[in-house]
Amino acid sequence: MIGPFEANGSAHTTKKVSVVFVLGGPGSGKGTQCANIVEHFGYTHLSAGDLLRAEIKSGSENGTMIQNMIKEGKIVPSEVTIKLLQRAIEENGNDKFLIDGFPRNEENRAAFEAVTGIEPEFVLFFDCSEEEMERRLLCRNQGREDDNIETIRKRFKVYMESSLPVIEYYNAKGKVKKIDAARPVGEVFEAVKAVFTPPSDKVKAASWSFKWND
Ligand SMILES: Nc1ncnc2c1ncn2[C@@H]1O[C@H](COP(=O)(O)OP(=O)(O)OP(=O)(O)O)[C@@H](O)[C@H]1O
Ligand SMILES: Nc1ccn([C@@H]2O[C@H](COP(=O)(O)O)[C@@H](O)[C@H]2O)c(=O)n1
Repeated sequence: MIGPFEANGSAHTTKKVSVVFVLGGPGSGKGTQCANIVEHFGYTHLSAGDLLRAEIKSGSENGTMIQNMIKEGKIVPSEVTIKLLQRAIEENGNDKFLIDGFPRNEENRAAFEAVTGIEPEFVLFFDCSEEEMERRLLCRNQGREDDNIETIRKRFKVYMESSLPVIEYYNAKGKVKKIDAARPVGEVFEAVKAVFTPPSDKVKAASWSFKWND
């Protein structure tokens, strides 16, 4: 468990939470795999992108600014995104969170750590070629304003220049679990499961299969 977590900038320590950051390029399959992890391992999925899109729809005063940033593939100022993440964590009864698509740059990373005091348990990194990610995004068909070739290319540039250094930062701390995300969804999830399954359960599973084959 990690903490303390200061809820809203005031001096009230609230809940202790365990956080996994889920990172990878646009279209690498973060959201798809998070849905599987939620189902199998009881985490709550918080997608920074989804929270920002919900903020636009809510008619918030930041809505227009966020919409323009997303259309350009740019990264929204950390204070906005962190407030949304904090609120979502606070309002949720769970104590285990997958934070998907965050931190996206050094500013996101440093501000989140300073404001919340939260260090991730580990970082799940979906590694996929740009070619494959582009193919997936162009087929996604969810009506996202940023799933057009012009914005996709901008998002890739931001990913290479601003997000990869954050992954490298955590890698240097030994916190990155890298997954080959270019394979079919089921195969990727097998690799993800191995990361989330406690070592003791892996031993049990191996001995069951041994007995079964006996
Ligand atoms: N392993 C896979 N093989 C083929 N298609 C996939 C795979 N994983 C996800 N997809 C498809 O690729 C598209 C992008 O996946 P997803 O939304 O999970 O990516 P993401 O990393 O969350 O993207 P973004 O960062 O843009 O939100 C979706 O249409 C999804 O169904
Ligand atoms: N930490 C973040 C996360 C996302 N954004 C903006 O939202 C866009 C879509 O994000 P997805 O993870 O859903 O692909 C992204 O391109 C950014 O414009 C952000 O600013 N900060």
